[in-house]
Amino acid sequence: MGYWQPDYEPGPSDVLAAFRITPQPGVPPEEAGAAVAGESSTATWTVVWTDRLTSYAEYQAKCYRVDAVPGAENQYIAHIAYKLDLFEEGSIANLTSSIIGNVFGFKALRALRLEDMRIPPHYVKTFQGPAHGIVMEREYLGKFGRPLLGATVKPKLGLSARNYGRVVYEALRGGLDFTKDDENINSQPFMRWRDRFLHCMEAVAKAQAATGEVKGHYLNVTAATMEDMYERAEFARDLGSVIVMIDLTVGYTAIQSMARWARRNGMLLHLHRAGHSTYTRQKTHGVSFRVIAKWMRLAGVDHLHAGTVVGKLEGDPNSVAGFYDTLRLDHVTADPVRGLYFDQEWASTPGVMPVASGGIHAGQMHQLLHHLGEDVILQFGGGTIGHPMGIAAGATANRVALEAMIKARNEGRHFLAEGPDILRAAAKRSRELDIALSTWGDVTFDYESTDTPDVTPTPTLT
Ligand SMILES: O=C(COP(=O)(O)O)[C@H](O)[C@H](O)COP(=O)(O)O
Ligand SMILES: [Mg+2]
Repeated sequence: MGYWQPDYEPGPSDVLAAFRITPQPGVPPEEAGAAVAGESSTATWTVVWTDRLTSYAEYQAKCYRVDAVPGAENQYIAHIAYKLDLFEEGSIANLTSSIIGNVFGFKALRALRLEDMRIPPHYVKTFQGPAHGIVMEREYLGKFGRPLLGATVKPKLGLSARNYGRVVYEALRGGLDFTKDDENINSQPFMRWRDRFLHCMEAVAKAQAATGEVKGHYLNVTAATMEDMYERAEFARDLGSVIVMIDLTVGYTAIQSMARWARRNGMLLHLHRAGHSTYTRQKTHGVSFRVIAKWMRLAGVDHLHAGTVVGKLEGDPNSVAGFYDTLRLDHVTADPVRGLYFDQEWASTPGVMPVASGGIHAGQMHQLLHHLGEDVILQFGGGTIGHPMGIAAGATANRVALEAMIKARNEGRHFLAEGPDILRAAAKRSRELDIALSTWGDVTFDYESTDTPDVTPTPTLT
């Protein structure tokens, strides 16, 4: 049997992958799909006699379906099934070395994109999953019924530890739940990590005392080695932080190690998707972010940046809705409009809190709630720290806008249709919001869709 098996019916425990294939001229799509199935499972470039020493037919991945993409020249979606035995339990490194290990460099393909995967419950259950997840996070924090609010400290680089701590205190006392280190804040000469942690946690303690709420600052423990990361995370824990942060750049194994550490130590784990656009953004080559989101839920993070729809960074509404579904729902139904090629059972794996961050401000609160729902962290960096009346005022503007919108929702009003009126009415009672709306009310970033699925888009979350 070859790697192209159109009669194969995937079993419930098979791992499934949907690849977008752009073959080189003259290469039949079924052959290209079979080549991907081969290289991502058992094959090499020639027949080897040692195949006969294995249950070869079992271990071969099977390309069982190839569909032409409507309206796109020379693009096909190849469906490939992998036997569960091909993968080590609970290892993203092993899963990815197989599925994306060599195939993206194939000469027979002009381009290749991993669009989606179905991870069967049998395999899901071998992963830890989120250290805590959405439900436990809300219980730790005592915050329910609304999105959480955060801000990334700006400028990204250069502040001293004392001034950095001031920003954290002002943003938290003004009404935010969290502040956050930026992806590239680690331990630079202008501010070493220990000093940052001390000043941030002093700010968190003061803001908690001032407001009576649980507050947090995502201390970024990203570092050159696991030993350094553990040392920093332990210091954060010992100072009483509820949360630590890592960047996607640390790699899958380091992420899984930190997720285990976070569960053992009762600490939330925030993941910034630094670097993802290098391989998620192109429509025909790379890995879709919905696959990364799936891997990260398995790996065990509590928070993951997943797009804003309306902010400064790319992401069309349907695809972003697909990312959010992947992170939050227990059962995700295949929905081509959202780029979801397979049903996905999460089998009681806790949900990951999606994080919307990148060029958002209080004037978009109704759109953010409409597109992203309630279990989300809305993070305003420039949209807090850039407020003309100061950082605390920027935070207050965001909190007032959010609470006005939630109250209106509870009264049955519609976010999109009535949002601007609701915000303007709230601004009459809040100078901070009034100034935020007059400063940024008109700031919009038109997104350029680079990830729109191959069907006519329809309206998303209501
Ligand atoms: O610093 C910011 C946002 O700052 P600001 O709020 O000032 O724009 C984050 O790193 C981006 O959110 C990353 O993008 P994503 O969240 O899409 O990964
Ligand atoms: Mg950033």
